[in-house]
Amino acid sequence: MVAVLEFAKGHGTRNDFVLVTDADDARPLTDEEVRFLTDRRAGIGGDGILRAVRGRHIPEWDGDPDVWFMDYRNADASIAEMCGNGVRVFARYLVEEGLVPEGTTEIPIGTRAGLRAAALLDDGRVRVWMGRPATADSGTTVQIGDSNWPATNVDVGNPHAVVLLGEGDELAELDLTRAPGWFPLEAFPSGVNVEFVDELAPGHVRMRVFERGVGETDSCGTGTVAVASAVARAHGETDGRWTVEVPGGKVEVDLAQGEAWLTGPAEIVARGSVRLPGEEIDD
Ligand SMILES: N[C@@H](CCC[C@H](N)C(=O)O)C(=O)O
Repeated sequence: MVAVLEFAKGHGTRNDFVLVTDADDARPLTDEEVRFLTDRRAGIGGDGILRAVRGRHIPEWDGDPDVWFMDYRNADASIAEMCGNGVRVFARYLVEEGLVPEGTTEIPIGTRAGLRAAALLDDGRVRVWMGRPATADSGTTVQIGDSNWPATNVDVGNPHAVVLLGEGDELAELDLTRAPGWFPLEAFPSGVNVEFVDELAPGHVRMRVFERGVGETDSCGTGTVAVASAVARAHGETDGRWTVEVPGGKVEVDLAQGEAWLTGPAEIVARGSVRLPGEEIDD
């Protein structure tokens, strides 16, 4: 029996994660353990958990069995298909833990949204190929209290509803202490991440996000890609670079010919060991 779990703590623009390695999927985490690890008072604290598992052990994965798979869980223990900040931090973790050969700068990573490719840049940031975001023709209505807005539905592997704010809307004033509502409900049967956006200048936006399974976070990487895609669509554009400011910093999103890349910081800030609830201490 494993008595203590070795972990690392990392973040990308203050979207933070507890990271653990379990190459052979020998010690899956229960929902209770995920909630304990992400608890900011009783546990370690994080918006999510990133578990490094070899692809062969993931039933949904039919790609390279040796690939490192990012087994992502939200803080409430729900599974999400993809995490854009997480995948950058995961790449940094694989390098720092020596889980990829020394000198590696291009890392394929398995996710439930498919294969992603992370490149470690000389300036310390990580750039990730984020697939082909899909914006829907008809959007959703998003609601906070008595206010509602039309939203653009964007699939970045995980679901997003993006609200482009207008005159009279104050991004900083929005109450994101509770989940925004949306309708029709059937638009997102498994829940949705909701982004609110201010356009500051062409190619430059600021956003806040309420993440499914977490709450308001300081950043959401897939959310930044969803926002760039929605803003591009609103202007009839397809290709270009968007600087996206989030409460935790800023990232860059590149869109070209239907594909997206996300570039931003990724840091491992701590390592340690933790006793999981109910585990005995070994001598
Ligand atoms: N923070 C992430 C997104 C994490 C998953 C999301 N909460 C969901 O349930 O889809 C990111 O950086 O993309």
